[in-house]
Amino acid sequence: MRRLLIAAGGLLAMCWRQSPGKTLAAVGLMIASGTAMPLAGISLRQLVNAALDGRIGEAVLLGVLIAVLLIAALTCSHFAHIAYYELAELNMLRYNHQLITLANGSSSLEAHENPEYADRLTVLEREVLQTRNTLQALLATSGLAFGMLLTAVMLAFLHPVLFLLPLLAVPPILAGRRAEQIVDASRGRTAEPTRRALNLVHLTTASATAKELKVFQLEDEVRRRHSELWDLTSGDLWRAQRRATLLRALSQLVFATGYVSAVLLVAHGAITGRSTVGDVVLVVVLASQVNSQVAQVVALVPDLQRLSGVDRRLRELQDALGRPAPAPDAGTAAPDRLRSGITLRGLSFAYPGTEALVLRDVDLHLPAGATVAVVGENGAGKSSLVKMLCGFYRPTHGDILVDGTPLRAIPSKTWHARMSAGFQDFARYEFVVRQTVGVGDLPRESSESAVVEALRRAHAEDVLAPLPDGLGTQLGKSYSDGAELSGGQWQKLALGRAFMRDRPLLLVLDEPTAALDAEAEDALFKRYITQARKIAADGGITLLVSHRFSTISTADMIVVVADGRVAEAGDHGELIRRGGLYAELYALQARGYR
Ligand SMILES: Nc1ncnc2c1ncn2[C@@H]1O[C@H](COP(=O)(O)OP(=O)(O)OP(=O)(O)O)[C@@H](O)[C@H]1O
Repeated sequence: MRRLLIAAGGLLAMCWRQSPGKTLAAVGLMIASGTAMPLAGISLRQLVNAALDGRIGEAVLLGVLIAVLLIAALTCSHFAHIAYYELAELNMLRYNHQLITLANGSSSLEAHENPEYADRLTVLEREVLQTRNTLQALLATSGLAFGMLLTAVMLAFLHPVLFLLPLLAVPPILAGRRAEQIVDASRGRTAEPTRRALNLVHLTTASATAKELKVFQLEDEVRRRHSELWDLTSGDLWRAQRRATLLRALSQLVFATGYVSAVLLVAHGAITGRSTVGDVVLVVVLASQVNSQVAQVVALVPDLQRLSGVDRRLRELQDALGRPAPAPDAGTAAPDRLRSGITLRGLSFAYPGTEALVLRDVDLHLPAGATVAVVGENGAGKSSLVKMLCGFYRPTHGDILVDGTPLRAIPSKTWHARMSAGFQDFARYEFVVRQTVGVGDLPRESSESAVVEALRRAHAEDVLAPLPDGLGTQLGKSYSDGAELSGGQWQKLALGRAFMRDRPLLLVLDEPTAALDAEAEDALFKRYITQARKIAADGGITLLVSHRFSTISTADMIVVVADGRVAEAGDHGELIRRGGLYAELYALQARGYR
């Protein structure tokens, strides 16, 4: 209950910050709407008594008053709707911003790579969409609370014991809350299978995966697995809904008993001459109003409950993701240029929540100005090494030193601003081409010359040629006039993005050529080397992860990763002479290409 009140208070405060005038208008109109019906009830009592006593003029005036009150009861909530609709939209925008900040606010990749967080984000995303209804519920409840108070006071005037009638509203409210908790717990339990089921649907609708589904004839298999997951989810939700409905029905029965007793009590008073006919009419009207007020509150409880659910989940996620990243100006500044290089000292790493070390006792010095290639078999730990160098995760043991300064002392934002990267799983920003590439260096996002130069460095000028409006061409399927690119073309633009920054201390290219053909990769690598030499003037390091040994043989340093360890490091000549793992794998690939 405390949590609910805090969440409700927080929502009203949020509304007030958005617009005090609209908040006042919405609350005022809802209170007017909630109190109009009980006032109409008491006017009806007076009208009946006046009519029975022959006071016709008074009865007519009361009739007009009742009509006005009924119109107010019917229309005030509609006018309130106009005021709170805009507030609800603004609040939803704010919740969504909180969600985006939470998902991306941490410098770590943990939120994105941990399935538990992914589940919580999925539930929150869905719940945030419902927050529009929660504001309506909150305002309606405040109006109803005033109406119920007024009704209770009037009932007490008729007979003191009737003051307790609204108390019978408590069991349905408590039962409503419990019922919603039952359904909420089921939603939490089924979040993972729901996400998996939705992923399966996405598999069938995404054009990239549709090809495989057809060739491997997986449609039936996907349908079967989807049905299995859906049965699991809907079975659990259905059982929870059934328990919740039973609980609600039983609690309504308690109230119905109280209602009938109240009417009988006042009717008996009228027969014995202690009450008037108007009193009987009033108790019938008020008691039925209590009934409808209770029913409305009970119906609103799930929406209110949802509000505290969103609030709670946002807080839980905030706690789970730890404290926000330090302000960019806190901590140690990144060096302006690298003099010695980046050193990994006794570095071991296990992903959060796991025990197994995916990197073990890594001791490595990446000299300033070097082009470093990282090779190794699938699952060897290359991408994990890259994630550590990008500062996405902290080492479990050991340290990364940037010119002697521990990377952990440099705020992530500062470090990210001084590096650049192209990843195998690159983003497809559906903007105009200039922005899709330009966001690699936001301050120069709209500089055509900077974008053209970045595309040249990435050997990606050819992507522009067929595009109708060149750099101004809108990309992506989300737009009716958006140009669709091939996987390789998207990757080239991602590479252009990676080359936007002029003087990065570290340029990471994690399998940036996976979607390109061997010839394009070879040509690209030569450009990388030229580009790397320019970066090297400031001591910048270019780190390239690749599977193709032929393309990396000209790198200044080759690091061979095997089973989470650095198996060998040196230049191509040295490693071949040593006749170790590199020489073996190089010979193997060379034979394959012959
Ligand atoms: N987010 C994660 N959580 C837990 N374990 C992970 C995560 N990402 C990778 N791993 C594990 O870390 C190990 C190394 O994976 P990594 O992606 O670094 O290898 P890789 O050399 O880049 O492989 P590939 O060449 O296939 O891309 C693997 O055993 C993998 O299962």
